[in-house]
Amino acid sequence: MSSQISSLLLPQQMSASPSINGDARRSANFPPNIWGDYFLSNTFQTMEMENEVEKKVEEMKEEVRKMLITCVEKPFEQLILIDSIQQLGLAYHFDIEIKEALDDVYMNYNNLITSESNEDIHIVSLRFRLLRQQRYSISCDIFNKFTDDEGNFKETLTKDVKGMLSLYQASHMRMHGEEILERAFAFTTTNLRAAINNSNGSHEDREISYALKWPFFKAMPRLASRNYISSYEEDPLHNPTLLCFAKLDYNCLQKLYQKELHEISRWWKELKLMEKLSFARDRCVECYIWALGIYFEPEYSLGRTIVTKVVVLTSIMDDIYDLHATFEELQLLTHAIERWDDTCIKGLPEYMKIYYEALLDTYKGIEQDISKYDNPYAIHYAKEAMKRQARYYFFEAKWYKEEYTPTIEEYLRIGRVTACYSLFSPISFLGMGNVASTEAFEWIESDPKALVGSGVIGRIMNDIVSHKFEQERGHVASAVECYMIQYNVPEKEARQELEKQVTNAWKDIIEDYIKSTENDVPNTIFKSVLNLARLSDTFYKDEDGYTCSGGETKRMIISLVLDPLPI
Ligand SMILES: CC(C)=CCC/C(C)=C/COP(=O)(O)OP(=O)(O)O
Repeated sequence: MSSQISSLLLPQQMSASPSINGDARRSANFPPNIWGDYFLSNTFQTMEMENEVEKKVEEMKEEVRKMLITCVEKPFEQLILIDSIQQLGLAYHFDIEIKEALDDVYMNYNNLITSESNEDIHIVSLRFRLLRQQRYSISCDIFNKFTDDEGNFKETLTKDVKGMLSLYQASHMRMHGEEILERAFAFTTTNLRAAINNSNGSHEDREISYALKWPFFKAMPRLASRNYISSYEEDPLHNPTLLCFAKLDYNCLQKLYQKELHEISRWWKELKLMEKLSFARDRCVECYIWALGIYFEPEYSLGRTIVTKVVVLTSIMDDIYDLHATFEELQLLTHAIERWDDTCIKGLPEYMKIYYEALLDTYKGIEQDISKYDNPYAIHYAKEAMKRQARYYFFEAKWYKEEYTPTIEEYLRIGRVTACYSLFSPISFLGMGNVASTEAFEWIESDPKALVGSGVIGRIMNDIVSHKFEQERGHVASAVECYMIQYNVPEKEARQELEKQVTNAWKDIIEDYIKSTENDVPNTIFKSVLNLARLSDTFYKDEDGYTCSGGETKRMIISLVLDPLPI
């Protein structure tokens, strides 16, 4: 890591100004933007790949394609190869080949359940996970053969640590009512923790530690790939072509992200919003990471730019509603956003004029950027989503003004929307080209279980890590306060119960993922909703990594976009 980068790793502090409800302006003294003009540097302006590297990447891609086709005769090797390709972050190059291979595996799946085969827990779990990841509807009964008469997993399995890790990863694909996977999760978590307690620091131990924190299906894809590439390198059985390809591909994408960040940073600087709205969080780079978390593939470059712009503007909007504006001013702004009309500007206070104008102008720019696609209605859905966001923010502001503490159910109906995913999902469709059909927008507008689930996860995880500070500065009751007051329980118990709701929300997402087929909702469309849930786990696991972005979040950004993998 360069010293320029490491000097950015400074601790941050945040202090709240005491506040009262009503019309007093509050203040949060948010930590400042830590990136400054960093990405405006000309070093990030271009992304030239040397011809030689380009040629090598193409050759390796062909070699891996051949490996995928030729290993059909060796079913175990084929599954392991597909898993490695996916975990190394290379699967987007081989969507068709992987789908064809897994179609065949699925066709034979029921025969395997009834057969007397003595496959080990690793291979059974791996096959199960790969099929569910690919959205096949398969039963979990195959795991029955690893349990004793009481239905508990056999103790002998604990000797096979690789198998345990594989079963653990599979258990994260569980849906409601799948008791055996519930037991698999408890059994493997306990035993894997024990295994690393007696650890010798090997790459397997590091892989287990990482998986216990971020299981593959629930992790932010690029971060998981970066971690897996390093761990794969230390595996003496690794395939050198795959490893080299993964590293080059990772580094090439980093160059693309740097260029995108350069351009977005320029847009942000020229907009000059922070000069007038200094009460708000200034988080352009972190907002870009949300966009990158939704989709990382090169074809979504425009999508990432659009998402970043809308996330940045939503972040400011959140601070206007939650912090700076008086209630009367919020009535004006909510009304103006509902009307979406330049003529509304004149009725707004000065600082809101600046915001409102930037919002409308940014949407005009986005409309132009996506005019090359086939869906003339897309921008309409995007505007409606932003109007809803404002209405729901206003709802929370009203609760705050009235000092009203809703029940947890009432709160989550609003809070899961203000968690932003009902906005960011349709926004992410805008830059996806023709796959983002009117049907896709209508699907997301129908509030599918997956969207509700990811909103609940975002809201609860965010509230658990940020409610103390937010309450100090003055904020609508969070999920934690709502739960504590409704059930008259201490904070710890409220947190535990809310964490159970997060686990259940994941099951809802997985059920929706498996039950809606690729024909109903294309993978790429569904994945953007799924990735938003994964982002909550990334940003809100131990702290509010969006607001306080100087620690873990900064390290994450460095490894995602700045630090190349050594070749
Ligand atoms: C998910 C992202 C990156 C959204 C854009 C910015 C934003 C509103 C962050 C959440 O802030 P918060 O923690 O203050 O939210 P709330 O006020 O809703 O709790």
